[in-house]
Amino acid sequence: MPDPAPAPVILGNETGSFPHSVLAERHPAIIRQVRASLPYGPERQRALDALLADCTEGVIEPLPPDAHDGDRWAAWGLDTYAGQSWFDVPWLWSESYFYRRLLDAVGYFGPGPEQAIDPFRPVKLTELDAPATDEELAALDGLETRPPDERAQALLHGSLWGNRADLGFRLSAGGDTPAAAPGLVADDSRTLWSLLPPSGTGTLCLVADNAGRELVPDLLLMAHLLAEGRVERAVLHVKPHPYYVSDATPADVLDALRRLTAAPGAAGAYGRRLWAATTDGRLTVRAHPFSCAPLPYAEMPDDLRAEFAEAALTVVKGDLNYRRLVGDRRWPPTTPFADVTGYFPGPVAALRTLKSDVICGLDAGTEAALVAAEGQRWRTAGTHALIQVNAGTDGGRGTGAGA
Ligand SMILES: O=P(O)(O)OC[C@H]1O[C@](O)(CO)[C@@H](O)[C@@H]1O
Repeated sequence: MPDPAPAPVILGNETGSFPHSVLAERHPAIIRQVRASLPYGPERQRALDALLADCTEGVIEPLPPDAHDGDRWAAWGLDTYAGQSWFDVPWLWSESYFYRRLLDAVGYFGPGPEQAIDPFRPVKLTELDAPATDEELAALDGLETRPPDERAQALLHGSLWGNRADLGFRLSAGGDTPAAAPGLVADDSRTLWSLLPPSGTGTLCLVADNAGRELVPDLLLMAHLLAEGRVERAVLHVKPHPYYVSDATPADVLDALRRLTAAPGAAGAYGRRLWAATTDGRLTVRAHPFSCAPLPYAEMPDDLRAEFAEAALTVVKGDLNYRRLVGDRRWPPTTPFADVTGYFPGPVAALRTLKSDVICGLDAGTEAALVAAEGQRWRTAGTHALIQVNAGTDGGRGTGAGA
């Protein structure tokens, strides 16, 4: 694949832009939400005050000298960016470092009583326990009588649109999940299914995004692929620690599995199959440190590269992972997806609802129609979605649904 000339990296310093609003408004709102979620003591409150002042008006401060991951962050660019405004460095980097600092402020890395307490757990659990989750799980009963291909496509779309249920996103979308617009801006699902044939012996890697109502349909999709014999093994990549409010951690996977196994009907059966797959090793959970890195996947370390290289397919979920997959840059929207993901070591699919400016792989007509209807709002509104696949070869690419 030809490497496209790199487009400018997205920064957060343009007043009125979406990235600027995340740094200037969403991050303070997240600090308020964290304060309201758990009764942090005076020391933690002071640390949160300091972070609030720092991330809105100050400069990027280094980590404490004894930080367990100081070397890692130095390698990830902290030495370069310390002392600069949060708004003037790559937006992806700035956002990621915000969550690292937030965890410090609430004592997550300890020692102390708050060690390993997820500041976002209350909101994650509220969502997982919501009646809407019951309704989604009950809908599985109706799917059981459908032909396997139809069920597969429904579960794929469940996983895709589950990405709307992102708690950080809803914070600034006014509290409601945005309504879905019908149709996808790109749909390579036919290619995706061609990489997961019914008698598959390979491994699926699924790079998860959010916990709760996104992770549940991700798990259902994996359960289906394992049960139908499209893959022999599945590896679920989650974040090693709380991140971007609702991103899934290993603890969230256990919560989701318990939620599923406790459900009535088909959902409970899916849960029990997943439980069995976990205990016999067909489904494993990984929490690689790079999953919380402030960097694009093009810079992934060798061990992770080797894992993805061996997979029959790596499915990358959500908006943030998309930004990391294609690079958080101002690509012309028609830049081919295969070109910007040509570095990826194996077949890769993105399932994403559009919640930030970056986009590639659109055909010119689709872009023109979106702009004519909405200006640039379609990029960030969370109402459009895509399925893009780089099969790793020029052959076998296709468009349209069909499991
Ligand atoms: O949960 P998702 O789909 O990764 O979306 C989170 C999104 O929230 C934002 O970080 C803004 O805070 C988006 O830019 C980001 O990509």
